[in-house]
Amino acid sequence: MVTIMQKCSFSRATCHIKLSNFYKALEDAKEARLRGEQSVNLALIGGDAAVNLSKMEDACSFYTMGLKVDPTNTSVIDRLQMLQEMILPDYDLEGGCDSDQGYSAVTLFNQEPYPGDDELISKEKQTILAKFCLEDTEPWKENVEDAEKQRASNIAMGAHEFMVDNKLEDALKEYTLAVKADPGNSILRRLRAEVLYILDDKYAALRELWAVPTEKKSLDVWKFGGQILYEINMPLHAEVWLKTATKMTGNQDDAAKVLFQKARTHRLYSAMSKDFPINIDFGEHGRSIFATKEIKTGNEVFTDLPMVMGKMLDKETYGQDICDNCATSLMTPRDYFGGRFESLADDVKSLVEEYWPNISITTCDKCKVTKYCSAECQEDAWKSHHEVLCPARCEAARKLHDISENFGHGKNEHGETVELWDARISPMLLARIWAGIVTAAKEMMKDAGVDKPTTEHWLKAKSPYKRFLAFGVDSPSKKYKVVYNLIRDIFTDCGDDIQYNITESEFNGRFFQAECNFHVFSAPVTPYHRFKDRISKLEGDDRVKSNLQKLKAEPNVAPLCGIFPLLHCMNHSCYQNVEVCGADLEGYGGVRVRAISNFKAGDELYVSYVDPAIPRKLRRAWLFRNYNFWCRCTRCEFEGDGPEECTECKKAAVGEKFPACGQCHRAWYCSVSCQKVAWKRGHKKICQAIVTKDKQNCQSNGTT
Ligand SMILES: C[S@@+](CC[C@H](N)C(=O)[O-])C[C@H]1O[C@@H](n2cnc3c(N)ncnc32)[C@H](O)[C@@H]1O
Repeated sequence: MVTIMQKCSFSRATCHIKLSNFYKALEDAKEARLRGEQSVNLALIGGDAAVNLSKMEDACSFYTMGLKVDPTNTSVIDRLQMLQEMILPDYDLEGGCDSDQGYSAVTLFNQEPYPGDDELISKEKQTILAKFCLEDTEPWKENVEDAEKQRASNIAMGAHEFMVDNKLEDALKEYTLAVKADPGNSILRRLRAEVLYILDDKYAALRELWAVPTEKKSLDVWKFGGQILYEINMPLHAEVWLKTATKMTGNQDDAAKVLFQKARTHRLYSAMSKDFPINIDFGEHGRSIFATKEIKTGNEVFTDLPMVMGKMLDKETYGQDICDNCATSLMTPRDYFGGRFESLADDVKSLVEEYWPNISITTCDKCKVTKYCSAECQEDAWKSHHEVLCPARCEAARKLHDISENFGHGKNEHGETVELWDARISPMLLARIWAGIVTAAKEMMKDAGVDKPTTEHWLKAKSPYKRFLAFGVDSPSKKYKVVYNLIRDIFTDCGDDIQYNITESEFNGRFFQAECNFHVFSAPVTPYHRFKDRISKLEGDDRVKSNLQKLKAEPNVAPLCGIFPLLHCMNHSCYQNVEVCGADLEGYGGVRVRAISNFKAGDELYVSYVDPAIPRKLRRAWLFRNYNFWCRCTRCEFEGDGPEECTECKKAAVGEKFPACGQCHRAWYCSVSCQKVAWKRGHKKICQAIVTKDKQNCQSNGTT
């Protein structure tokens, strides 16, 4: 019987490769190998599929397996030679990037359950039982006579022949007979499920797999069942089945791990993205955002509100006030005009006083420092974080607030004023993560009528932050010791006799989460803009018009940083295709993501984590240092590092350096022919983008 199974995966892999369906072909080839098959044909199929997917390590391992089976096979030898030629220049190109070899996003994600999953799983089970009539198949029965087993096996052989001839209905009939003859055979169940699946009856396929008792389910059954459960939108069970499959292979099966993460991504993000033309899926860079339909340049793709936010520690704009709850700008005429305000001509001044929007700024009653745009915002902020972080509540909170206001400066343990925090994000953003956790736990505690949050309350309160990837190399709790101690002290007493012990490792983890996932944004519409809008409508008034000329300068808008529930899934490309703009979303500061390219369904959305104008080498090193990946985007592919190497063929310059592309000056070629090849392959696209951007920058800088 095992032979039939192998044949099936193998023949499926052959079909997939013929149809250029390389991902599936590779999966099937891996499956066949996992079940013990070793053959030259399998090596060629798996290896070729992997090459087409640029998965060089996989290709190498398949071809090497082929060589072990038949060391004289010329097809295998040729393929290995070809692979070497492909890999070596690649490694050279990636000089200094050795540690990235074998990067696989799935290793960054675990399969730990979320708090409350048990309850959700049992609810989902009820839906499955009610909806899919799981008992509607041949009941499982094991004590079958040997003769019947043999008969079933013979029927299955015939069914397999029908499969090979693509006579699926006939194959189904035969497998149904085989299952009837030997209903306690999980392989037959699996094969019948497969035909049903191909015939697009996923529910019936699931029934067949569900009928196999837990202890009899093979890796293949768990995996295939997990895939079906994911496809019919039962993500929690999909996770359970795929987790079991992963365990059975000692965490070696990448296909099961990827499917698990796809199921998890679906359950965590599908509700959030449903109102937008996007889908969050698990791709080669982990969770990623894809367009679900055509989107034209300039159109809005989605909007997002921050889960937590803080100010960027940017000296130029820091003085500007924003509402600490909704991020609305509280810019007053004095903020805008600065010292000039008092000396403005009387008519300008009166114009400003008359038309500048009247914001009723309120200040926290306790600390008298933190500002809000309304009493409602003051109340919301108190409930969500300020009750714990109010500078008036404790010495540690006041000191943390002061460090943030002083751009990271404060007193060290010896009483000297030094820079205690040099990260770009405010330490308040970090503190707000714990404030959010504590507030949520307290709420659950109160709802449950107990006087301390239970472990489950804490786990649930933390779970919204579990999804953020964290990466970092040093130890922030040591580097920012004073800030760490202050934050730890604040939460040692969270009020209501509740303590939260922030360990160094939690501090470091949250710091890295914030650094890896924050996005900069700002309130796009300030009181200044509303003021300008108002006076622009006062047509025909000469006094107004002439005075307007004096108000030309756009204000610097205070940049904020936030961690966003959807936006954090957006991956990086130096050739970004969306832009992220600050937005006023029904009174709250958030972001609006706009297309800057045309999208078709399935295209991935990218933003740039780094200014693409900086040289390629620097960008890539920076991304590696901060985000743990070497960028391989289109722009990095068609831009070079300098005239010492041909950007296209990678030849090193001996003596005279290579000339640069005359337009963008970001690529260097050893010959006209290399330049032509590169132009056609993709340099044209990025060259035009670089030149256009440079022109725009020159115009906005007033240079030529
Ligand atoms: C803000 S997160 C983006 C969402 C991420 N994919 C996830 O699943 O959470 C940043 C992380 O995504 C991954 N990433 C983003 N862009 C990438 C790229 N171009 N190549 C490889 N990994 C990338 C890196 O692991 C990086 O640290």
